[in-house]
Amino acid sequence: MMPGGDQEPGSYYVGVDVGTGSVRAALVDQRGILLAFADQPIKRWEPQFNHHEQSSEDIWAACCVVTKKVVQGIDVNQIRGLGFDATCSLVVLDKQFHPLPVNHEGDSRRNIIMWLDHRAITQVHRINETKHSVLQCVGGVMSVEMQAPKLLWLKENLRETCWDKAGHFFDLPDFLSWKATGVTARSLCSLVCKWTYSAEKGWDDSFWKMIGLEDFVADNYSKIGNQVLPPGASLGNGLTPEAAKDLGLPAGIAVAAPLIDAHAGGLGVIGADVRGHGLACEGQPVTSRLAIICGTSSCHMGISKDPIFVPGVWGPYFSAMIPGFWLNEGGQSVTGKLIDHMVQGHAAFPELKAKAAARCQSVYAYLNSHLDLIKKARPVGFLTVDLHVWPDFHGNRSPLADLTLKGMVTGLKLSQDLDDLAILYLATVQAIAFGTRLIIEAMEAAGHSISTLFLCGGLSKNPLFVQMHADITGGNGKNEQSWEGCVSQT
Ligand SMILES: Nc1ncnc2c1ncn2[C@@H]1O[C@H](COP(=O)(O)OP(=O)(O)O)[C@@H](O)[C@H]1O
Ligand SMILES: O=C(CO)[C@H](O)[C@H](O)COP(=O)(O)O
Repeated sequence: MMPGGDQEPGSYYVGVDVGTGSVRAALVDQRGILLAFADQPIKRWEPQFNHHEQSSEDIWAACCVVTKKVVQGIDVNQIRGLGFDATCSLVVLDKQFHPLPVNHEGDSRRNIIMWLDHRAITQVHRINETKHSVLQCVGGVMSVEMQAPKLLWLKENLRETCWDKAGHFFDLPDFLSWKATGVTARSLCSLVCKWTYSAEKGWDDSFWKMIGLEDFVADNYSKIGNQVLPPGASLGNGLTPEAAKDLGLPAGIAVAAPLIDAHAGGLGVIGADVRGHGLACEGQPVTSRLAIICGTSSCHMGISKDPIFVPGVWGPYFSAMIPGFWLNEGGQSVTGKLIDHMVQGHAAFPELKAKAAARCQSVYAYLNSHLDLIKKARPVGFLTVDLHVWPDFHGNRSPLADLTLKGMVTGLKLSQDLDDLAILYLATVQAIAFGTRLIIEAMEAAGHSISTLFLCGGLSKNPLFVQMHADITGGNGKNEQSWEGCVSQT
């Protein structure tokens, strides 16, 4: 936990961010100044290939740990509000709100199908074959990472142990706000972006009937949400006494309707005050900015005044992130996870770990300085002229929207020393940056006009990742001089 500066007594706000690997809390004052930060890892299970599960009780317990840490030493009666964001994973509870197993083993601790779970491949193919009009708002092709295919998988595979007993299917952000307030209303952000809900027309009965989930229509969508609130709206009577006890806060504190994690990151950086930094976007509309939230995955959030349909890019989603604006969301399903995978799986990783530990550095800081050594006088990018990575190890989310794609490395040699590891790491980072460039090109071809990238999330702590994004997206020959990379670390 980082102690805060010498703030005057005033109002405090607590934000809780649930990522794929950990839960983070921040305490800020009324000016948005960060006073304290804490994080806590969360459990993940991978019972079989492409099945990824978590526990809603474990995640709630982690939310409580980090919240208690950030409010230590302050007058909790001065806390004016609490908000959650989280990954867009699917939480399943029974009619009494108890966890239900989403697995064949019947382990009810594991009641979350994570966002990156690809178990529902046959289901999503069938959904896409319907060519239903709701698919126009997800780039033309529904992703296996969205909720409809996962729900259909549960109905077809765990009928008795899960589907028939289920009373509530929540997106993880909405689960957290329910847990805090007892209010089952869903956020417009999660329903529009992951559940095919339209901000203007509501649910489309014909879609759910066509894909075989007519059950939801019959009970007026009570299990997936029939009360929808804009992100930030105040929920019910605020924090319940039970949740207040869990979190170490007074009951009644206002709790905001939540956001998906990428959308919270997008909201946080896209409106940044950039005056005085000489950036290309100074004086330009916010629609010229692209937020890239890069952690386990990368999400590319661009906004527009009018709807823009970008093939292979999710959206346009109205008011799902910034009120009154349409959102397009491009994405790469594994970026931080891919870099970790490549580095940790290399034969020289034990040597890297030992050398980085001896210098009290992260393995990435060590690799970056090692690349600086071996590049000699040449720009670092030239180290990979004959080594190339195709980064779609977990399919391609955007703009190819093809979950069957796989990863590839060309240019391998027999040596497996630290130099090879460093160069493979560089080629992976470059491949991810080229993926971002493809997404930007697709968005621009459809009508977006983007001049500045704003990066946040764990990967933005890596200067090489940021530099490669600036170099590779800036070199597209169109507006080479005006591209900028901005970093906001979260
Ligand atoms: N200090 C660091 N230097 C370089 N990369 C980092 C650093 N810390 C985290 N990362 C990268 O960021 C990723 C995790 O980002 P994070 O935002 O914490 O993820 P999530 O929100 O999905 O839990 C890791 O997979 C790792 O590759
Ligand atoms: O689909 C997404 C947002 O719409 C994200 O990829 C998902 O929520 C996971 O985020 P993170 O990589 O930050 O853990």
